Amino acid sequence: MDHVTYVKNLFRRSIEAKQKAMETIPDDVVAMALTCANSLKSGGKILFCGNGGSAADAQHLAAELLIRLRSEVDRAGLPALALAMDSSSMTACGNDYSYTVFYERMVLALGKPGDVLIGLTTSGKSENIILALKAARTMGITTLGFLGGDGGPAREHCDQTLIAPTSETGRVQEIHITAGHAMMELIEEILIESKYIEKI
Ligand SMILES: O=C(CO)[C@@H](O)[C@H](O)[C@H](O)[C@H](O)COP(=O)(O)O
Ligand SMILES: [Zn+2]
Repeated sequence: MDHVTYVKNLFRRSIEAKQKAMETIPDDVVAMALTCANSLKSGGKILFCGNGGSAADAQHLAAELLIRLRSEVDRAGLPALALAMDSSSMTACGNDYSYTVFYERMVLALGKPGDVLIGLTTSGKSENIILALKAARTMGITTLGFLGGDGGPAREHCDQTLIAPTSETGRVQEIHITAGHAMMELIEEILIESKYIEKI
């Protein structure tokens, strides 16, 4: 296959998966945005975790709450934390315990009842994310899963899920970031409407 056709085919699969997602996941995005807005209004915070590209997505979405999302909305920061933020803690945990328990340990140390944990895993199989979701549930933290395929074993550890309708890792991530953008904007809108935050 020539390279240009290869690229066009990737775009086509991305568009087709997003078109399917547009039919299947908006209700889940709205429900998750309400969960996060309610947690923030009650003094909670939003924790994010993922591996590889999903770790980057976790940081991207956390930064949007913590710093700024839309250039036209200037507001105070909202408490949100990507759990892979610190290479010293992560390497110490990998060295002294195991990488698999890193997110679980972060949730146990930093999480509080009423917080929300968002686990992003395209396969739903990543053990470190599953352990973090399980720990969160024992602490009264609401668990949200950004998943793909059939949701994998992570699904049963999530109070709410959104599942990208494809199993192709990159295409799942592309749906996650679009759904994440919609969700972060909606959280902001809900908090503005309820006068919890104001546009500066
Ligand atoms: O970004 C990509 C592929 O697009 C990869 O780095 C990918 O995120 C990594 O293989 C992850 O370890 C996959 O983990 P998960 O999504 O199955 O939990
Ligand atoms: Zn963004």
